[in-house]
Amino acid sequence: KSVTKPRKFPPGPKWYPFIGCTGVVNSMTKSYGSQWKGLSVLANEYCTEVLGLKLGKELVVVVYGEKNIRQAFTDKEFEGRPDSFFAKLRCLGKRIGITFADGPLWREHRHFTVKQLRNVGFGKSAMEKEIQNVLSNIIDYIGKNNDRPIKLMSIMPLAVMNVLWKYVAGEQINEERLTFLLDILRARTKAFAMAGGWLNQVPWCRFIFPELSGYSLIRSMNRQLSEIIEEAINKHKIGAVQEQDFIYSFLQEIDSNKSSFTEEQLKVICLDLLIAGSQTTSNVLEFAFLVVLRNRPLQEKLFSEINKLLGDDPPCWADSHRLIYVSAFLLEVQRYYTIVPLAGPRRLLKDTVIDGYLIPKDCTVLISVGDLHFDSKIWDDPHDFKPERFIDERGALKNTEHMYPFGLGRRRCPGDSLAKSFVFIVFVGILQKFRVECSSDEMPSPSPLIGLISAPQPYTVQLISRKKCN
Ligand code: HEM
Repeated sequence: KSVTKPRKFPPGPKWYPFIGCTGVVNSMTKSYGSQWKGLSVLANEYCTEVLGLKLGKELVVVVYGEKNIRQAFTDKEFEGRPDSFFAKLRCLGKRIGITFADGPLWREHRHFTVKQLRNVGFGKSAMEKEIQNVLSNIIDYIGKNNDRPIKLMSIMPLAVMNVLWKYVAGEQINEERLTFLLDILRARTKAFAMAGGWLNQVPWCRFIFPELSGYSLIRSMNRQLSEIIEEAINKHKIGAVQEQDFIYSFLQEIDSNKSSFTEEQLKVICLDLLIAGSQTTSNVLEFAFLVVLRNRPLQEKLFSEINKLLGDDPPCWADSHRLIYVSAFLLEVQRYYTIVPLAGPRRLLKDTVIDGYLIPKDCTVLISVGDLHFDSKIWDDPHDFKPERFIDERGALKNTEHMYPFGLGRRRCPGDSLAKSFVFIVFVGILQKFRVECSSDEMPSPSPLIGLISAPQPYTVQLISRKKCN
């Protein structure tokens, strides 16, 4: 029975008892360097825009094509999140928070979080000030260290995390603590990538091989993360932090005895924001600098627009409407290097038809934004890097409606305003002051490393002050 596909289920590889088609998916992932690419090749082999899989016991469909992707992002029945062991482990033991919750808990807390972050200035000019402060710290740091190669990968995530921490916990976190936090988050992502699949499909293996399965390591990192956030919560409780930040607003709801507002929920929401926001945003910036490093004429064209329209003025988000070429360039970076190539996972809340296929309730849905960003029906020469594709004959931005880097619908990324402003202000601010050059004889590789999110391969740059260049 377990190898019989449900009626009208989308095409895909053959299923075997216990493992479903995990073997094929794993071997495609290995051959093509990422699960996203491997699945995309499989979907092509089966000539389908909805790929049907069974991974262990879990039914999974992967959705391709703009019409299907819009349906998956916006229809209410796609709003759930899988109730997996992985989700619980990710949320410190219970399926709470925002990212992995669904139903009334998710609705109430997503609404609360977005509203509170806005109240403390998120998405407004206060946020820009915060980002501009971070930019001036980055410029100072580069100024003092640009006699040697600089690893942007060690600056950018710290800078994003600084801003996020300010919103969540109301204070500047010291650099040592910040580095520690980022190191754990990175190590945890790696541990999940290595053990997450196994632990999800055969969770009981943790009792037999707690070390080998990666379970003990993930648990210990969860404990460390929990302690860092707990410390921030306790500081608020004893009045050591007086800011009206996210933790402050949440603690007030706890005090007014709202039943779903608990300290556990607060901790997991903080974690959700820190995990979802730091690496994604800094990776966009690292890809943007990688592209300009590899293409000097493009870098000079961007600089010339910045220099002509801003001169020495510090950049702000409103400038993105004037700096059209820079904006088109950053859109192209987010198309060409889609940071979340497989969005989701979602869980179907009831039986649903998509592209003529019948998908049963509780099936996991993955949304292939990465393929949509390379769809030749939408983009001319999708494999060429061309910022011009986003500029119309009158010099205004176009084609932005086909871009889905932050998803769409009610589960759309709530951090998009921070991410967009951060990327724009920091990218423009650095290019305005420095020329980005290669720090070794060999140009870094343009090929990304693609896991749950895409990242550039490690590289360093030499940043030459524009004053010295002239
Ligand atoms: C360039 C940077 C970013 C990218 C590319 C990105 C991308 C995404 C995408 C595609 C989703 C939707 C997943 C789905 O449809 O199921 C998402 C959700 C989410 N993002 Fe982001 N994100 C970025 C930055 C941020 C930042 C800065 C924050 C924090 C302030 C954040 C917090 C979240 C959260 C909490 C969710 C879950 C929303 C929910 O399930 O309701 N993200 N992000």
